[in-house]
Amino acid sequence: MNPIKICVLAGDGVGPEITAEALKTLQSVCRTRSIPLDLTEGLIGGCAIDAEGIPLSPATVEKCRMSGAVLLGAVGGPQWDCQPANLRPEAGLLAIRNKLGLFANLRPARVFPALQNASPLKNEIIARGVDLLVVRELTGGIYFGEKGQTEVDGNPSAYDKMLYSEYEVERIAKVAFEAAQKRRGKVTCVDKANVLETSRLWRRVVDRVRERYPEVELNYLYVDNAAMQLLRDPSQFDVLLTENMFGDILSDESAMLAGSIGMLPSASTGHGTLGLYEPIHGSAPDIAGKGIVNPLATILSVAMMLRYSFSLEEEACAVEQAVEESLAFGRTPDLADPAYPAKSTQEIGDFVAARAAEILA
Ligand SMILES: NC(=O)C1=CN([C@@H]2O[C@H](COP(=O)(O)OP(=O)(O)OC[C@H]3O[C@@H](n4cnc5c(N)ncnc54)[C@H](O)[C@@H]3O)[C@@H](O)[C@H]2O)C=CC1
Ligand SMILES: CC(C)CC(=O)C(=O)O
Ligand SMILES: [Mg+2]
Repeated sequence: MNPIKICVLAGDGVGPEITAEALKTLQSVCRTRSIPLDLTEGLIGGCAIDAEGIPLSPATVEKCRMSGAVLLGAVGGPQWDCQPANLRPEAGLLAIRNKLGLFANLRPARVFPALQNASPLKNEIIARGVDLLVVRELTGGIYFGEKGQTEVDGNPSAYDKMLYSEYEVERIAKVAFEAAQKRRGKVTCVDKANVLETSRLWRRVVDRVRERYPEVELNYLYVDNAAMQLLRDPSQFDVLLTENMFGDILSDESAMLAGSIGMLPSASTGHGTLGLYEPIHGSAPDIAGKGIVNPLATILSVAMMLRYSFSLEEEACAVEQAVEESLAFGRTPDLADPAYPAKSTQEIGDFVAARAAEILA
């Protein structure tokens, strides 16, 4: 079998801790299945600023391009918050997504049965069923528009421009409809079309794309209502299709249906075969270095990598099963429950790596 070639970008804060645990599982799966694994590392974010003066060097981009997939931890931290916009760690993250053409960010949120009581929402709401997929546009919109500081009527001011072209909406809409075909057949497009011109463009394009998928149900929600509906009755959602910033926000909100932001993985893809896999959370500087960060979102991102980049479905399912079983073995503090032992990041990572190998042996 050809080696699977992964570029690891650990990043900042908890990034090195969570990628280390996710790699344990990846290595364990590959060893068990005699899959050659070719790992390379690159710098991104604050650690790249410290080492190279910029958050993303051409060398890191090249390493990613030469790989079959990228595993990313997280970037950012208070020590870099005063940097100019283009020299912040987050600029490195936006740049790698853009340079690799990763316009589609898939963020699934589902509730493992063992976490049925972990959400702060009333159990009866979670019990109705939560299994949704946020399909977030990742390389356009306000995060990528022109930004700057200016003066208006003598007042110091700033602006961020939100721009979308039809082709950007069309390609992400196709991803959402195709995902819905393989799921429960429903797309909810989330926007602010009562106010934003970009949202009205989204609606025109999504309506057009929808004609190719007549069996998929489509509805629209304004983002403020969608944020409320996610807490009122998340069972109504299958695929949530939305622009970059709304998807960023709604996916963090969805994490609390699943019990913790430490549980949500993501996959970013484009037209080619290269994918980038990362947890939806950030670098969590408040808990970095303490051995308490939940590594499961990153491990579940490895499962998505095995499935989408390498078509290793059985291996992906084994990782997901091992993650599920780890919830009975013990929990990091974000999922604290007196019924289960408290475990460190490393203990959870060791358990999942060993259990995934057992399942596959
Ligand atoms: N993809 C990325 O690299 C992202 C980076 N960031 C950056 O991360 C830094 C921190 O941002 P925040 O707004 O605090 O968001 P965050 O997601 O890093 O943390 C939010 C809260 O959730 C907790 N948390 C996050 N992941 C966790 C995990 N796996 N286990 C247990 N608890 C977890 C944190 O301790 C914190 O209390 C900033 O510099 C921000 O720009 C934020 C979001 C995404
Ligand atoms: C840090 C931002 C650039 C991105 C973000 O919050 C995310 O992708 O979840
Ligand atoms: Mg985010």
